[in-house]
Amino acid sequence: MQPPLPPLRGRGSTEVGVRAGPSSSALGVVPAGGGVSGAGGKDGRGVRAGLAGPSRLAPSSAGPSVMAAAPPAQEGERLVAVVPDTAGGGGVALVVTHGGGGRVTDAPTILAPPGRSRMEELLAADGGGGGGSSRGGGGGGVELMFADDLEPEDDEGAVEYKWSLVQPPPARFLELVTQMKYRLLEGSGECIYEIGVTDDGRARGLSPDALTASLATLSHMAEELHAECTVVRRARATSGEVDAMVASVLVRQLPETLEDYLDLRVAVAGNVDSGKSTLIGVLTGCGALDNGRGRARAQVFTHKHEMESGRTSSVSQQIMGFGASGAVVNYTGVRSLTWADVVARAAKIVTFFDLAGHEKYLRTTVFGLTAHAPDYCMLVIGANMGVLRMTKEHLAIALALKVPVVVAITKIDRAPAHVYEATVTHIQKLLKSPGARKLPVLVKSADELAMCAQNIVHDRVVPIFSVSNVTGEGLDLLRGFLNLAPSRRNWAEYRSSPTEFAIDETFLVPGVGTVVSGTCSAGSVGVGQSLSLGPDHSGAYVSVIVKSVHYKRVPVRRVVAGQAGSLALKKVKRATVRKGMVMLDTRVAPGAVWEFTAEVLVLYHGTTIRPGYQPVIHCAAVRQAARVVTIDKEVVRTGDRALLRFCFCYRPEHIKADARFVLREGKTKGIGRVLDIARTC
Ligand SMILES: Nc1nc2c(ncn2[C@@H]2O[C@H](COP(=O)(O)OP(=O)(O)OP(=O)(O)O)[C@@H](O)[C@H]2O)c(=O)[nH]1
Repeated sequence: MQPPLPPLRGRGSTEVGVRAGPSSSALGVVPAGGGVSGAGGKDGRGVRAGLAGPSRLAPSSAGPSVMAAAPPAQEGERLVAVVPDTAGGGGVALVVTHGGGGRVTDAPTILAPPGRSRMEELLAADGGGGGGSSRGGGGGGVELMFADDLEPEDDEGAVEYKWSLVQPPPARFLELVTQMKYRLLEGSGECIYEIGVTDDGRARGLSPDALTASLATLSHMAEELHAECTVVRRARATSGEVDAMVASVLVRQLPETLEDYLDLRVAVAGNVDSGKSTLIGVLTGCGALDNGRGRARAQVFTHKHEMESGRTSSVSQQIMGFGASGAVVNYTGVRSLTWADVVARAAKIVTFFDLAGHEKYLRTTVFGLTAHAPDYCMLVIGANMGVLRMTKEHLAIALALKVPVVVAITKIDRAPAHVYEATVTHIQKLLKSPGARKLPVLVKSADELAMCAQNIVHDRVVPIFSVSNVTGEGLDLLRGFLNLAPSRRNWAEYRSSPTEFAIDETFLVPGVGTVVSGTCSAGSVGVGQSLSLGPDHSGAYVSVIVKSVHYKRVPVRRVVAGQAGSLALKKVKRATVRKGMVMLDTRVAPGAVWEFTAEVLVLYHGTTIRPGYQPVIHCAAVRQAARVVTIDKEVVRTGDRALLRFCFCYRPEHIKADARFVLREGKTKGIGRVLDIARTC
């Protein structure tokens, strides 16, 4: 069997938030005896299966090309054999699942030829057959051959390679702690350590004893920084000794104050009735599943008419907390926790924005995608409904705004196999189409989800999860992904900048007065702080004082860059505040823009766009009609790219050069980037 790893910080299991099926390669666990490592191969290393596929994988250099002898199989073990591909010249791997006693239960699966990149292998395994017949996580479906080595280590970012950490001397230990502190800062409180991997990315591996000792050191380093370690993947090393192992470890800092919370924002979009509210209800509830007739979504709705019609019309928020070890803190089994309870128990918080699926609320949905600065857009598709017009609309907007997309195919309990497969094929085709140019990965194992979580921010990868809110199938993989997925921005960099807080909602709270909610995009906002609020209709800003601050409905001293919060303002009338206004550091000279020039790509327009045309501009929390003043071409049609100069119709706004926006008017849609802010006041 695989050499045992020590539980870190008193945890027995190292498999975080993920339960895979018995025959799945969860966390790279292919029984040593069942695999063929060491069974041959010209470099004496044989063939691997279910090995670590960590971040930024380099193409595999080891191209096994010999027949591997499979040892006797036990129930559930997988055997891997590599045979020469006489037609293609490269090797192909055959994977079979053994039912014990020499009985093969799965048909052999042909894997990607060696020498291809990890991503190409995934595509090869996922493509073609509509994603295979295995749904959700587990189930003995397509098995993948993993690339072994990584790209060389990056000095920046939240991933560190360490070949060995066996008993470092005290001075070295202190250096290692400092380095971990840097990596944690880069990852907003989270980082990944690849143990057994050298700086050049070679998965050299360590003996089981050395790995145990290295993990113990890592755990001590984390302790110094009030962080916890969790092994998210273990695998056999491919470039080192026969028994050598590598491990990927998630290091997560335990928040000491509310300012330290890692806040991940996920906007949930998709067609009406695809199961968005239900999925959020199931993920953030007390652990109960849906009944298929709307039970779980009830807790997500905010308005009475939503309860009655079952249709989301406003953007509501729900939170899910992960403990330091990756367990979901919401799941008490008996009652739903208050936000304050979730915040108190969690080390990482995921905020879901439930967007409306119906076309008549598209305005609100676009606002949700632009104003809340989501880290990810979760596109929900009903397996039985397929990819519909609104699915494509929402996908196009997310792609235009450069928000990484995660697909969740729901209702797999309800869809016949061929309908589910048609849905998977359709979304894969759409994602690979020239307009999107993404790499869809149908996630079926913990290894794939870890690889997707580590690559999603910088890569073109789009993970696809298949889930049922009624049976719970596939939900563990989705939770595992959310646990590992990093924040899209390194907010630490913005925390020392002058304060900027964008308002996306205003309220009048009895006994409190005017309250504004929004996102702090730079600096911090604290109780008693004086800020400039504006711009108003004339472009002016007024000085306001913050009376109190709430973060996730919990009173706090301040919110910092990267956090959403609600601020009660002293002596401000609600009528004078609107969505799209900002609150800025009083030392900054605030500006307001009437006219701007932008590069626009027209996604759809019935006829031609000419000067005088007035679409609505959605730019962060700004939403206002703007008139086209000039165009650098005579006419602009669907698919055209042009430089347009806009003038806001009613008031100047706070927008910045380089900001991305969506342009809408009826069925007309376009995307743009502000190049130059022209007339300011
Ligand atoms: N069988 C089954 N039913 C589901 C599943 N997910 C959601 N449903 C049901 O599908 C219906 C629609 O779900 P909602 O969550 O309201 O869909 P929505 O996408 O939020 O719809 P809008 O808010 O109108 O955009 C409800 O009756 C749910 O109970 C699932 O995985 N399996």
